[in-house]
Amino acid sequence: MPESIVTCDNLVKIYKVADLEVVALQGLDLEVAPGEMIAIVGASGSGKSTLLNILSGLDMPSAGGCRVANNDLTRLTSAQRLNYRRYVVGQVWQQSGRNLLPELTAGANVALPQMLSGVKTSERDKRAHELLELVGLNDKFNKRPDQLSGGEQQRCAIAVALANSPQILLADEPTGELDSVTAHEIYDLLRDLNQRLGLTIITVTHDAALAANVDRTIAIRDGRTSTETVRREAELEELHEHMQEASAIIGLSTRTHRESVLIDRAGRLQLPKEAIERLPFNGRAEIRITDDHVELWPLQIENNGNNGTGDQTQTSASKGESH
Ligand SMILES: Nc1ncnc2c1ncn2[C@@H]1O[C@H](COP(=O)(O)OP(=O)(O)OP(=O)(O)O)[C@@H](O)[C@H]1O
Repeated sequence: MPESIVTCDNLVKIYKVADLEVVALQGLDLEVAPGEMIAIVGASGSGKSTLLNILSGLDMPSAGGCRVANNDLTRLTSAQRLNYRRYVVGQVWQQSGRNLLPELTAGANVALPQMLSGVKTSERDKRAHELLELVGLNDKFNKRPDQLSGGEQQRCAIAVALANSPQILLADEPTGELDSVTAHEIYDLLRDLNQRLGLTIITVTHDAALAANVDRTIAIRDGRTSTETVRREAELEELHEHMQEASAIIGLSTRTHRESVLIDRAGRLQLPKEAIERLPFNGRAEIRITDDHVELWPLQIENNGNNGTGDQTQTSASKGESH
């Protein structure tokens, strides 16, 4: 695996509000490979935007490590931080008003970050045309944001974010204000840019359906990474090719749900929701350790009226395995 472009190690962010401390991230670990497209999902308040704000250089972690494209985000000077924000990361927000200046045309919006970087007028106009074409807005160069649809505004925002050729695109709920068809079109565009440009993309979304088309979905819970879904429904035949990989496998009769899960430093593993819903884990499981993998079997407890202390017999044939 290539060296990670993003590494968060035990990342902590504490906001101080008056006398209160809000722990937004509490020991989050994350690795992203160059060229990967990942989605961060999680309930409201779980820390998704906090993570993105740190990765974008807008906010500083309170503790832990955070490196992005060889930049140690805990140690940047303000000049280095400005350069980082200008050239290493591009950012797209949910609200169009945060992405685009309303009085400028689409072309001028895309040219603006280049102007701030000292690019010549002729060059920046040429690049603005190229980028607007790349995002499917070649005929909108002279339109102002209020003359564009919501989806077109987000396409334009993506072009603005790419203006200075960043290595990473960070998108915080980029489709949060769009209908579902347009939202899928924006995710298709992001996927296309990811593949054509080799761009690393980290998006935040509430919508699991949108997250299905990315390489990896990372769920955050209470400021920590809880599960990582590499691929959701894999055919059983495909599964055998991947038996050596470190992943949790939940066997079903014809189809298989395959998901990577994190095991923390204390050895704790959190099972995916699907596993708990589909198999009768009932609070206890049997672990079988073999030479090259670990199996996790539900224990079905026979209740002999001696709840909690009676004989426990495994009667289920349902299985889960961890390799
Ligand atoms: N600037 C801030 N000052 C104080 N507390 C903050 C600040 N920003 C975020 N928080 C708190 O940190 C926690 C995580 O917030 P964050 O916005 O990262 O969550 P989120 O997962 O992005 O939520 P949502 O999906 O609603 O946007 C929340 O409890 C939030 O109230």
